Amino acid sequence: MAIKFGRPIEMRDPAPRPSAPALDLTVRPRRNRKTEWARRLVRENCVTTDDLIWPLFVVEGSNQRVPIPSMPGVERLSIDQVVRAAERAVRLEIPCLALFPYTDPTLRDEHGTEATNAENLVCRTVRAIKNEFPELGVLCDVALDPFTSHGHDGLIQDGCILNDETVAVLVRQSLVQAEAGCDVIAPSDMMDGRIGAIRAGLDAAGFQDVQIMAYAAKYASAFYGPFRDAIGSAKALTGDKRTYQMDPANTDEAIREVELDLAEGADMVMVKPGMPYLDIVRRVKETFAVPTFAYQVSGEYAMIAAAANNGWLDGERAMMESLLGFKRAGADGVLTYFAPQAAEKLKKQG
Ligand SMILES: NCc1[nH]cc(CCC(=O)O)c1CC(=O)O
Ligand SMILES: [Mg+2]
Repeated sequence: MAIKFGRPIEMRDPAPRPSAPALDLTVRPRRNRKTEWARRLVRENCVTTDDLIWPLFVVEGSNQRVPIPSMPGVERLSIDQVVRAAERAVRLEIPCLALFPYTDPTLRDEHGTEATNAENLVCRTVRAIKNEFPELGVLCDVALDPFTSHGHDGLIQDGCILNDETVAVLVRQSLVQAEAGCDVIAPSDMMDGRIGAIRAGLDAAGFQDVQIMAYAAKYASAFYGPFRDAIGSAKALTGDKRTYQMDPANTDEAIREVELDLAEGADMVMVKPGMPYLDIVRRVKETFAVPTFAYQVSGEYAMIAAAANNGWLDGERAMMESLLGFKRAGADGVLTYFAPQAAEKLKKQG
């Protein structure tokens, strides 16, 4: 029996047993928890490396690893370092990476023009990964926020985020990413109708096999804060995203959003954030029985990492317990910044 924290209480030196009348219990649930082998035998859920998608932040340059203060342990990587991370993912058997660019501020404009540049940082990163590790899955986020001077996911006019005009740009962004070799297009923008438009655009260009993972139920959340630091949109962002991301108070609306994205051709759907929205994960999985993912977002990572760094939590156990929570809620997989640490731990356990 592996005992990590000293001898179990049951095995300590016998102390005089306090006396009490025996309860007349037929059912004693503790019997199944008595030993490690029995706990293993009755265990209902597990996390495996197959469940993990590893999000990475990319920055221009070479040999760059730039720490992100609000995400302790996470760095922005230049392309050569992303390729090293890809190598680590392959070694750990993590199925898929997700890429997010830190766009040089001089390349950001009101229209997010750089998003559709076939030579942008994300497209060059996809080619570099695919060149060395063609068997590793690569997912690209589709939205304009890393590329706009105002930090919003879409085009703005008179303070309004334009829906249909934004969708036209997102289709072109998806096409340059697919051309670069991206396997999974993951629209995170929450414009209406973008899944159908992107599916049609991909198909017309011969990319029938490129998958779409829709950020279908994405909430206007405070937990994205550290991510916005990481991609450099936090300072730029004017206002909030509540006219396109969902109200955290809603759950029926999530079902309608997922239904639409599936009807428009999504192969997989995602709920985001993760831990505060496990009820949504469960409802989506039970309602649609399709591949359902959760995003354990930057703020969720930051909470656990910061508490662990302060010695307030056992970081490894909190990490694994949080990932298990997603599986228990019905998720098929999790986008998580813990992916490499979790995969290392799972590999050690064998
Ligand atoms: N559309 C961009 C996008 N894609 C993923 C995240 C958040 C991921 C995280 O917090 O880890 C965001 C932030 C936002 O919508 O503002
Ligand atoms: Mg929608």
